[in-house]
Amino acid sequence: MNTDSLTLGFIGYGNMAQAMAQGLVDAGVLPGGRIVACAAHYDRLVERTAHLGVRPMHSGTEVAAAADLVILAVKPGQVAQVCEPIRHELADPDRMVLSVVGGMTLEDYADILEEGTHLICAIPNTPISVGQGILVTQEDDTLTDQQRELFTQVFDPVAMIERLPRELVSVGTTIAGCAPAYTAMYMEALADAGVEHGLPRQAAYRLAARMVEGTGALYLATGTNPGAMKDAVCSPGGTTIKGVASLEKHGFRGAVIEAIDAVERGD
Ligand SMILES: NC(=O)C1=CN([C@@H]2O[C@H](COP(=O)(O)OP(=O)(O)OC[C@H]3O[C@@H](n4cnc5c(N)ncnc54)[C@H](O)[C@@H]3O)[C@@H](O)[C@H]2O)C=CC1
Ligand SMILES: O=C(O)[C@@H]1CCC=N1
Repeated sequence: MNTDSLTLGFIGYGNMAQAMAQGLVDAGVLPGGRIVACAAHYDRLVERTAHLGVRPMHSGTEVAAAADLVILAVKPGQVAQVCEPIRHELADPDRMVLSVVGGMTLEDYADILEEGTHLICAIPNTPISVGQGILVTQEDDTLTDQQRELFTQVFDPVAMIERLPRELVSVGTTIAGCAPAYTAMYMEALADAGVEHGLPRQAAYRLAARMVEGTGALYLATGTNPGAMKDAVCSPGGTTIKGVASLEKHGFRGAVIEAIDAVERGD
């Protein structure tokens, strides 16, 4: 099995599944016609699958029968119910299952899937839709070496795959999977300030977005400590340091750390 013959099936075709399908099709990993999906509302599914040519199916049973790689992409509270009728099909040794369900680890599936099911738990983030995603995966999985290789072939073109031990998956996921929302809030705030000072809204968003993208790219290319990256922008007596001092006065870094803590505590 390789990506040329792989059929991928989504059980649940909401925001996350659509982001993954978009990224994979745009990156040329596989055509929409080799992706199948089911969801709670068939009519809405037909609308959401049309533009990529993803094939809508009526049930998880049909998806499991058609797909070599089945992606569980429903809400955590729905996963046991959707797996129950297809446990046997999911345990087929030629099939692999990827769970992208928030908060679910390999251990959580012990009562949900049959023993021997080839399963990997990973959490993607929404930038996967433009090939710039992250997949935080639990280090231990039950894939064969060949399946693990195939998993990498499929997702490497659209995401950085970060394998973490089970106890660190949660915080890794919070930073990679939840923080796009906080980063979008930061971009929105920067743009609001730009608009306040007369910048057209779209130009302000463009500047904020490219700045976030470029700052991340600079770190990834050089490995420079983020503190040193900050220092490099702050000329003595210059403009940037005034903003740094203001952010510190308003608890910027503390607020970010507290947001991650809140997710981890489950407030
Ligand atoms: N949105 C995000 O950024 C991320 C989401 N996730 C995880 O992905 C999963 C899905 O999240 P979203 O796509 O955001 O939610 P969503 O609400 O947009 O999508 C849920 C999908 O499940 C379908 N569904 C509900 N009951 C079903 C059933 N009985 N059979 C088949 N399909 C059914 C719905 O029709 C819908 O297509 C969650 O577990 C979430 O934790 C993980 C990483 C990031
Ligand atoms: O908020 C959520 O439930 C999901 C999990 C990771 C990102 N979004």
